[in-house]
Amino acid sequence: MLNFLWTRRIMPPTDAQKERTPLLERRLGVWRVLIAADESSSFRLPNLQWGIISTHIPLLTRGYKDIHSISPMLFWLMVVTHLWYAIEDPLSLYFSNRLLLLIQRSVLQGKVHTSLDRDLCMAIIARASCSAFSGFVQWTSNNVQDQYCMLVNYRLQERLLRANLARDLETSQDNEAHLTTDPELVFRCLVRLLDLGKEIISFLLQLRLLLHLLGSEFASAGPVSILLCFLPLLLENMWDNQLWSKAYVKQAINGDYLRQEALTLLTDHTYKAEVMGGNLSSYLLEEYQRVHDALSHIPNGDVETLWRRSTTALPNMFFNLCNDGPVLYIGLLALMNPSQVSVVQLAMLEQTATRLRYTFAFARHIITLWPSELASVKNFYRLLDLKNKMKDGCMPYSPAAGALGVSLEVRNVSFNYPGAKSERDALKDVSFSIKAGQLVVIVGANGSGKSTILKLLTRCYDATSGTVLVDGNPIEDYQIADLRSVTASLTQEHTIFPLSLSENIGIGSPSSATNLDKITQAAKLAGAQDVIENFTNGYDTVLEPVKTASLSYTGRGNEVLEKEYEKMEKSTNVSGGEKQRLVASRTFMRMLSEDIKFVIVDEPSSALDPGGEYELFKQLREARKGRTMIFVTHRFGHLTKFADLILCMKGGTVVETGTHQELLNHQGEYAHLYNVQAQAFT
Ligand SMILES: Nc1ncnc2c1ncn2[C@@H]1O[C@H](COP(=O)(O)OP(=O)(O)OP(=O)(O)O)[C@@H](O)[C@H]1O
Repeated sequence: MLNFLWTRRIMPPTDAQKERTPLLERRLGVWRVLIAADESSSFRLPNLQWGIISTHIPLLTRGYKDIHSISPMLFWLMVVTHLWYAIEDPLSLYFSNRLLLLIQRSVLQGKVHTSLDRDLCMAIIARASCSAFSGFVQWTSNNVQDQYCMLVNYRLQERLLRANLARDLETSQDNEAHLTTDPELVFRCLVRLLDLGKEIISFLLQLRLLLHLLGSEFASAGPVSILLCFLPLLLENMWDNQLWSKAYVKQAINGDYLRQEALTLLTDHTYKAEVMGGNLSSYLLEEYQRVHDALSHIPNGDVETLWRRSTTALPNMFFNLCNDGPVLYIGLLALMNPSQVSVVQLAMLEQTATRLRYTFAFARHIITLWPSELASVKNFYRLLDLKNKMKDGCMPYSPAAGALGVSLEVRNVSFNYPGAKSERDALKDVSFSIKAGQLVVIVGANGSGKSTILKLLTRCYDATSGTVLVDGNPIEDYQIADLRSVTASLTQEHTIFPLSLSENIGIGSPSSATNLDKITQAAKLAGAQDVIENFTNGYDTVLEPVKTASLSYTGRGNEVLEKEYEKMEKSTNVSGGEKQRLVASRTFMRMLSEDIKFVIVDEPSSALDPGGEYELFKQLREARKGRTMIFVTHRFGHLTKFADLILCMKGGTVVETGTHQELLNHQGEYAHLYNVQAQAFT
């Protein structure tokens, strides 16, 4: 085992990085752990980089302003309850100590003494009232905080949703748009700062109480006792030997372990069909056994546990002894001079010191966790503030009533995808024009730029150079939402949403999303009605429900519960062709609206049978009145013969334009592609 536990120091590689912290590399079983070793001081008062608070003041202020504006009343209620919590511990300690002292006096006097009895009664009432009031505040605060957290969570989530929905395609592909955040963590982080304030106040008040106790009750043992009380706190910081409180990165580097993980992954349903088809079960089991044997002596558990196991028991023993330091010391004093110390005094000291240590430990815990929670707040606001790369235009787009469709012109357009790794432009100096109401078909080999043209025409991206004109005006001048409101699209990338089938279709035209007549009509046009009617729940079927059900550990084995669980949120598979018909229904739903003036269809029929494909294209063609339609397809038969214009593409440029007959006569790229397909039928 020792072979798998070692440590070495990694220095930053270059001079320029000298000021950066060196890393400690530690091998723990199958893991390689890199730890940021802060050598500046081995002793750190609670290891919060205090600067982190000051540098984030604007962010925190914004956060507090936001949660305050959501409900000022709940906000202040939360602050007040935190204030109460700050004084609750010292106050209850004070009352407890006072009660203990009075009990001791009363026991020692052993007879009725009116003024002492009255004091004792008052102390009992004070202690009881403090406990009862605390319970009440706790109950109120839990309710307030839960309610407030829910409200804040909902509002912040809504803002995030809004920001995500408003993001354009290019910006949403940036790493910045994939930052992880959780509105609940945003709230928790801000509350944590209040918790920290509360713990600090509480700590100071308790410290004051302890000093008072040591001053009055244990004057002789004072200085040593104070030192002993604080020794564990100081030592804990010096020997902060928990991995979780350090900045580290871990990675499994043992080849057998990685292989074991990969083999386990192969049992996942994603690979099921191939594993079954290839009869791989025995092979996988044998391989698993082999890597398991190789791994039998190498620990592969949780790194934090392995880290703890790799140290000796001495620190634990030492800390435990330190914790008992004050009591042990006063015990020794009592041994030497029994009259100097009473049991009650000992109990008071023990109680106060323990509570103080607990407060300190809790503050330390907050301080350790807080920076990671702060990251969530930062990410949340970075996502809210993320600016779209594509500028929206100012001009409204409203085609005249009875317009034939949208007219389009592409002038010397070149385009490369942002961040593309290829040297070649996706489009290179492309020019063509489409009249309003024309049916256009774009053909060409894979990767020739057909889909890219559609993405520019629907303003998913802006051209790198050149211009796209819509009804004679640059596309960038129009308001994007207006252009989208007159466009319907159907592409191979469209999917089924985790909603009911009726909503999946209805959402094509949000204003009629619940109009069942239109939904049925759209499903009929796309040839999806039979598919839907086959489901027991028809249009209410949810093919891929959101998964929330889980069976408790003790529920496993309970047949009735297991049966119920099986029924919940079951996914239903449909064939590729059926899925395409369902998705196409959404586009037909959209096209039922007169507002749609531009339709783009990008290879939506790859999984459809020939009959289905013919019907789909026929229905789409029949819906073309008053619309410009552009199809991208690899299949020539059903569409190209009807096209007013065919654009034939190759290597990112339009190499030929014309009608089917013109291009066949031309005997160029189009004729070549057409003949390759036609040969299969001759
Ligand atoms: N998101 C993207 N990022 C980077 N490059 C892309 C992206 N999408 C497409 N490309 C590249 O742009 C070029 C044109 O792709 P496009 O999808 O327009 O081809 P296509 O003619 O529609 O192909 P297919 O017939 O296979 O659908 C290809 O070289 C492709 O690799």
